[in-house]
Amino acid sequence: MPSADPLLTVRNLRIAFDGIETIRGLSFDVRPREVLAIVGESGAGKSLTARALLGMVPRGATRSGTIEPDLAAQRGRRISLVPQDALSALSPVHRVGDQLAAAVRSVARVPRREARRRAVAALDRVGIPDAERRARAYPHEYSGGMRQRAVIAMATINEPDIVVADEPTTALDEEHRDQVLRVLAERSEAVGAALVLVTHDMEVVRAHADRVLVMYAGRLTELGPADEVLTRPRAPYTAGLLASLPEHAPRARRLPFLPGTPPAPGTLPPGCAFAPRCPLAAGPCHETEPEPQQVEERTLACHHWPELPHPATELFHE
Ligand SMILES: Nc1ncnc2c1ncn2[C@@H]1O[C@H](COP(=O)(O)OP(=O)(O)OP(=O)(O)O)[C@@H](O)[C@H]1O
Repeated sequence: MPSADPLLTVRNLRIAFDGIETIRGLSFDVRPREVLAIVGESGAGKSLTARALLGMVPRGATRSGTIEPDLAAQRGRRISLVPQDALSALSPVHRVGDQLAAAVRSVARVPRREARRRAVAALDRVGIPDAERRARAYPHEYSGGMRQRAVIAMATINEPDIVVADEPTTALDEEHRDQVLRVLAERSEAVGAALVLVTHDMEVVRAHADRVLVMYAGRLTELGPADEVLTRPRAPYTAGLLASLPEHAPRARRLPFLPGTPPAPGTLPPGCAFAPRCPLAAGPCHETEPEPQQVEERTLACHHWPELPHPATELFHE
């Protein structure tokens, strides 16, 4: 994995609604050509963070901190989005090929015919059969999987530096999820883009990520190389997420879990937000929120990380 200068640096990002912070001081980098997965349970702030990279902050929200460089003005050119729902990324009233060709012509002075040729080639590369004909169809004439492939074609056609994918396969059935994720990873790599992949699925992290950012209640819990984080988590919350993977589950309990639920914004406990669910929580965990610290290649926020047993997933299989 290359470790050149970051493409993007996020420092002390905070996003609040009505004065209640949901992203609470988040810092990380996106490196060239890497696949950075952002994981965490529902409500952790994954989507808000990912969309903030594109300058897309919901109306009514206030944002502080820095994201540099600011690529918002170059959306579609240097940074692009693959959202959960392909229909929201495609216009229902224009043919798919025309939309792709328009995207090409928005950044490059090429004749219509050439833009059209590139559009068909892009559809072909994401595995749309009979791309020439399908380019003339409307989004509603595509299946869900094909639509998501078309969105991937759109997000990569101008060879951006960063593709942000926000739970890109949630709307698809299981059969198509892996295929679409593979196409997304393959196309991002082919155009030399970093891929920021929002998911709640550790299996997806394992299959695709170079690095993983684990979020909890709007903060960084753990960030590091995916293979290391998955095989030797250092934060209890990461271990809890991993304990939910089938191979870590004890035989008797096929559906292992992380007990409890994350706190809602505005209802955080004092101290570490994960403390009420954490088997290691004691003393300072109930008083002060741990700050992210660097431990070798890992960044992690936990008062008790040195005490984490190995394998840590056992903590959650009592
Ligand atoms: N438009 C909004 N108005 C008010 N609160 C919001 C808005 N969007 C997000 N939030 C709050 O911010 C928190 C984080 O939301 P976000 O969508 O980033 O979570 P997530 O980790 O992506 O979860 P999920 O996996 O469910 O999509 C949520 O708890 C939600 O309450």
